[in-house]
Amino acid sequence: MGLSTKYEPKIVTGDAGYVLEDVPHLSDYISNLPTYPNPLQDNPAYSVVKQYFVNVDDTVAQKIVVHKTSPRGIHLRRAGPRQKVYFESDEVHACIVTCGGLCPGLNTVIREIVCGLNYMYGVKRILGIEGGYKGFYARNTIPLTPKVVNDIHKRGGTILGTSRGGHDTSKIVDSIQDRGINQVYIIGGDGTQKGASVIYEEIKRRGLKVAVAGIPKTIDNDIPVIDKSFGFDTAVEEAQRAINAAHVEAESVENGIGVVKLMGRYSGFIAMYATLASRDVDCCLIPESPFYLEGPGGLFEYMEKRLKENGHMIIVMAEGAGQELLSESMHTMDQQDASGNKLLQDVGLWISESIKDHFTKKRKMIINLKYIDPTYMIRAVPGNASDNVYCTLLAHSVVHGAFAGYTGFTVGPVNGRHAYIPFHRVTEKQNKVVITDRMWARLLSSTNQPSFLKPKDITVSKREKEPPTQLLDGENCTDDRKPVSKELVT
Ligand SMILES: Nc1ncnc2c1ncn2[C@@H]1O[C@H](COP(=O)(O)OP(=O)(O)O)[C@@H](O)[C@H]1O
Ligand SMILES: O=P(O)(O)OC[C@H]1O[C@](O)(COP(=O)(O)O)[C@@H](O)[C@@H]1O
Ligand SMILES: [Mg+2]
Repeated sequence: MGLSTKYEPKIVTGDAGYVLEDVPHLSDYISNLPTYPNPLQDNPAYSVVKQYFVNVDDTVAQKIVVHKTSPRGIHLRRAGPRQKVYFESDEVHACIVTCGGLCPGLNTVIREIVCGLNYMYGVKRILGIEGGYKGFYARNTIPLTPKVVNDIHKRGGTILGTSRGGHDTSKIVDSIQDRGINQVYIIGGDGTQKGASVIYEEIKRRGLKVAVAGIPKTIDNDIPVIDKSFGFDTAVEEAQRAINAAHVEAESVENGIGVVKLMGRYSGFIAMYATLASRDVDCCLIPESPFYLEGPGGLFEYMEKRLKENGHMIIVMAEGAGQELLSESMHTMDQQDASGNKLLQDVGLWISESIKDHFTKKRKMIINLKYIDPTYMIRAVPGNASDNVYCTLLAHSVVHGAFAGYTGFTVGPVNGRHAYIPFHRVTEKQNKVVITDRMWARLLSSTNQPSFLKPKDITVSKREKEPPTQLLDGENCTDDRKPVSKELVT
């Protein structure tokens, strides 16, 4: 897909166990780069701010719950405007690209990068690359100005278009070089950030003064290190409409069952938060928590109990839940999308058929099942108010970082403060719901659903996966397969 790279972390240590995992800087591979005073110091809007510039030494701790004797963990460079910048306004030729699946707030990020570059740093030349990575060499570009992007935050999707696959590193960097682009803003998920990382490596190899900056996008909230991804709140909010509809339908008929399928390929955050927010959900199924249908402790037994008690029930499931059961019963072949992501089977349809089969044929019960699949509806909407503010902060942070000469980084809030994060930290693993954390316990206690775990599994999983005392800072996993323990709210 791309040129192979070997990433070397940039670690700075200090007194009292201080460890900074820094992001690369243009001056790491280009010597004698001139610096300039930050134009923001003459900006009337910002002149009232007492301490506007971030101190060069400011860092953000990734671990905030620590014990007397525990290590302090890794720090990341704090995002924000620097006194000295490495680009002159007239010199900058920026581009923006959006890749991967849609997510509420994409247009807001584009808008705010354009406006941030223009209003804060006086940049006039900004190009939108159409249709994702392949747009660098196979599609048109759109000149972006504050006027062009003025209203786009009110629309879902991305005005630039997006795509999967088509990442050809050499062709992309050739296009960047040929067009004289020197700031590249790349908005996308885990796949996109991997792509951005190889673009950065190739640019460094060619010795170009080009800042490569990522803005993490994932509706599934599966990107680690950052507190949460933009668009997630909007998606959870939008999912309420589908759950409400399912509830109204189910309540109105005899033994009404509502099945709602939400996005969440490998991580069930949307389903978990939508369930917790709704209070109408009786069972939430996510990829991280294997379940089974038949027999004692299984889904069907629980459903029959709920129907007897309540006359109706609602199941919310993430699209990635129960995929192993599905492939067992349907003997399907693994298929992939253009980016190499596994294509999932429709678990909502499968479970709906299995439920109907069990209750009507085997249990001879009358049931009324309605399957609601709002998956694309929850990500095609514009960002809500809080996501829009969040997108603005992300966009400003990334622009400040590129102007300060940082490169090969992505940006996001870490324990409430925006930080610059090396690409490999957000691509080396996935953020997943940890079913031995308190948040999942809250969910189980709110729905009353079975955990589908046998006491033996719980003991083994506690012994194997958890540290002796719970220090939740994403340090309990080392690769893609093991989950990062992260609670959005504690
Ligand atoms: N390992 C990788 N190296 C280079 N490019 C990648 C890699 N993985 C994905 N990409 C590219 O990133 C883009 C988006 O990836 P995809 O997985 O579809 O979405 P997302 O970024 O939202 O996870 C695609 O154009 C894809 O070709
Ligand atoms: O847009 P597609 O190709 O239909 O893919 C749908 C997938 O995209 C997502 O919305 C997000 O995936 P990415 O963020 O990795 O692009 C998943 O929840 C879903 O499985
Ligand atoms: Mg992805």
